[in-house]
Amino acid sequence: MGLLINDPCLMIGPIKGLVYIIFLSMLMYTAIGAKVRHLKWEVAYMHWSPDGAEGVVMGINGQFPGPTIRARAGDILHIELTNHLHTEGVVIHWHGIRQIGTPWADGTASISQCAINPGETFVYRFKVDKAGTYFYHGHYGMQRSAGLYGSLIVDVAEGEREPFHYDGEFDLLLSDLWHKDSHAQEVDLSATPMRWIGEPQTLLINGRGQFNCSLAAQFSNSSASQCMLRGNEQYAPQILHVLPNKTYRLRIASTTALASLNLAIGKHKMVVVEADGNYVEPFSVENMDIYSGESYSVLFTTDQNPSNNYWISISVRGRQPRTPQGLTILNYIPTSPSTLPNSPPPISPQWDDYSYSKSFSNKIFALTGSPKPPTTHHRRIMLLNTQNYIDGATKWAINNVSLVLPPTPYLGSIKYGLKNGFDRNTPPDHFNHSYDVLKPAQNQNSTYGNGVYMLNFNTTIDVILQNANALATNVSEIHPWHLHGHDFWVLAYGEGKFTEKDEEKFNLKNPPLRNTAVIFPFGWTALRFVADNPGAWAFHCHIEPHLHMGMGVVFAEGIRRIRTIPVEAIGCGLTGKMLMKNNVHK
Ligand SMILES: O=C1O[C@H]([C@@H](O)CO)C(O)=C1O
Repeated sequence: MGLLINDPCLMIGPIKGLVYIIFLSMLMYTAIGAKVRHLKWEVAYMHWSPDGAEGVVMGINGQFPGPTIRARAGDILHIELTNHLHTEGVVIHWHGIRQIGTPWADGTASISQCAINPGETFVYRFKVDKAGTYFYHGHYGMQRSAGLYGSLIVDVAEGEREPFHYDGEFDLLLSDLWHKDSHAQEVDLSATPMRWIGEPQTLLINGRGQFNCSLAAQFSNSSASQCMLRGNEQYAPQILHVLPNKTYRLRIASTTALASLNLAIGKHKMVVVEADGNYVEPFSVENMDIYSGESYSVLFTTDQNPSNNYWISISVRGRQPRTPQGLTILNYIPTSPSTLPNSPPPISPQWDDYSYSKSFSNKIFALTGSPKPPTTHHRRIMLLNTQNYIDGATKWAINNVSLVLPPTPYLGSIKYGLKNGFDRNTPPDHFNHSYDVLKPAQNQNSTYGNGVYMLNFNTTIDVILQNANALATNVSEIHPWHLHGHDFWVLAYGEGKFTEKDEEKFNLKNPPLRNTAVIFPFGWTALRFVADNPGAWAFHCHIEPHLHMGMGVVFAEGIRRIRTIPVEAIGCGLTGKMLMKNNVHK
């Protein structure tokens, strides 16, 4: 097994005597509390009714969403993933896990590994070194839209405590569902002219939503009929049962393909305490925005009338909503769980009230005592996000390069110096100063590229994500950008075009550490991170159709420091050929 090459157990073979004993005792010491958790997963398409209309989803071990992983900080996850899709490769990305020392386990097809072929098994083995709320999802084509996702919860290490108290907790994994299958969506998005996928049919909470009926029909003036559910249907909501006068933690993660969401619990306030696996200075809200790729923990107290139940709702933000609210029920024990709340579901802020969204993002600060950013940067990369045409097809481009992925994973091409692995025209660090971000581009054409930025190891990188007008006049969209392999500090959000003077607005005192940050329409977002994790890391818009249309780049750093890449990860494309040749010559 290639992965075992990197296992310390094999490396101690020649070590004898005292050194061996010291090593063993170190191993035992680190093993206290920390575990290797072995999981065997099979990915397959299956019939399912996430919203009452039967379709096909990607399931894991017959479950949709996939099984929730629960581990402790410091544990090793050892996941044997077998591809039971009939004719399609697969990979899984562990979203928010930095993969320190295991860049081949990041689960990004063409970037960190080859897609796993039908019938093959790949072992993902990596450490979950930081407590927090995470999730996992497919990272090949539009497999997230196909339903390949699940929750990944990392508790604090044995003997450690969270900086807040709660009596119980629930996971809410949020997603969106289309009735058109993901392959048809890919074809539509790549067509000339492009056919946009439109808004989702249904919002799902833990893989459950309602399309043909509504839980809150009696409160709405739509024609939807009241759902008559026994509770065992695949689309029946997962009800949250709580006791009065307790504090609960909600772990919320959004793996939507498109939708930005607003979440509320009727009549209850929420205190935000964690964002993307990092503690934040607690703050209280009535509802919160959550973008694709983000995760949060909130605390709420069951201090309302216990003879009622309450709504938990999610609604579309940032795009004109054409999808009904997603709903589930907070059930106060001993009230019957089938008692519907006696008032309507929470009303979401107006979809385009961006000042409301900004005020939420601007309330997020790192908890006192969190790591602070370096005060200066070595390199600043300005990334202009534009919507463009290439040969008549609509694309997204970054500094006028629309990302296409090569058949050989970058990690292997760079490690083995394979010149033809991808195009080496590094995209520019800047865009034209005179570009007017408030208007449609004068030249709307763009070009394809492999989008790799080579970063010097251990340097501090600033990224300024610059939003712009899309192809249509007066349109600029929200884009949540997700970085693999690192957390970054979110230094500032701003309006219009970033200028050097905006640096004065950077928060270097207590910026939040995150792995996903949004750019607001016609605005910019400033991020800082240290390129200290050897690997090839995707950095992209987490809206899946936008990534499919080219909205991403790759950051590569310190790859020469990686001792061995497991052969299973790179047995395709040019690295596959290289490995074959090496074998033949032996
Ligand atoms: O990428 C996108 O394309 C459409 C629209 O801009 C063109 O149809 C849309 O809403 C997107 O987010």
